[in-house]
Amino acid sequence: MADTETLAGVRAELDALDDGMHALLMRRADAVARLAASAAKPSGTVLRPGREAAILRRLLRRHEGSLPRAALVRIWREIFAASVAQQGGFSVAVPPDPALARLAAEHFGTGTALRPQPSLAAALSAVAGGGAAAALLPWPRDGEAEEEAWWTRFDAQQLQVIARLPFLHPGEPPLEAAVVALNPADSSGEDRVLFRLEAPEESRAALAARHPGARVLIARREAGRTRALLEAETAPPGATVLGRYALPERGAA
Ligand SMILES: O=C(O)C(=O)C[C@]1(C(=O)O)C=C[C@@H](O)C=C1
Repeated sequence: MADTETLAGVRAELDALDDGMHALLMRRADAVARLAASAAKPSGTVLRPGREAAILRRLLRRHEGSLPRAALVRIWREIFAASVAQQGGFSVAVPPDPALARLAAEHFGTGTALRPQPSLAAALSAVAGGGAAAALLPWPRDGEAEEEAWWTRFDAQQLQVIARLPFLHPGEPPLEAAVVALNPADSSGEDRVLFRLEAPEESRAALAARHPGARVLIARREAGRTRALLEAETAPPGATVLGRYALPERGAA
């Protein structure tokens, strides 16, 4: 605060800024209501994770000043949650892991209904059966237990991975999650495909060499074959595509 400023003066400025932001939020909600009422929006789920990622990337690119980037994303996540609720609502199935439930609340907003499930399989069934619009599952990782390896049993005919969370994190996040839904995600302009391969036994290095540009997330060698999960810009012919989602931002906080 400059010496010439008074506390009352700065607070008056904050009040005026709050009024301005509130007016813009109300106008934004009116625009969402018009979008919801028009026939222009494609049918299916109201959630458009690609569009949300594109908006966040645009704002992050122009962002400057003292508001942390993580705070900017959190504020807009709540705006998107309110916007989705305005268009009919949304619920998320979460497995019995408090850290995943926290990630779900951070991403989908504190007002979004979380539906706790007894297991990963139950969370997937909740989406398949229409009990929840989406499910949050632990992002596949090396060394996971067999019952955690949902991606090996994933029904790619019916379900889609539509997001990789968190969207923004400085460096490698301690916990990542996949969001699964019935409808595929829309394009964000910079997306990745998650695909599963079953091949005759092959080392991780050989797999990586055969798929240049892809990230080998997991390569399990079991009884004469390799079951692998990869992430890349496109999937090779013959791969089982589990989904497509916005490439998360791993920049500065
Ligand atoms: O663009 C849309 O389709 C919207 O519904 C609007 C909006 C938004 O608030 O910007 C809300 C929810 C979607 O997930 C994406 C974007």
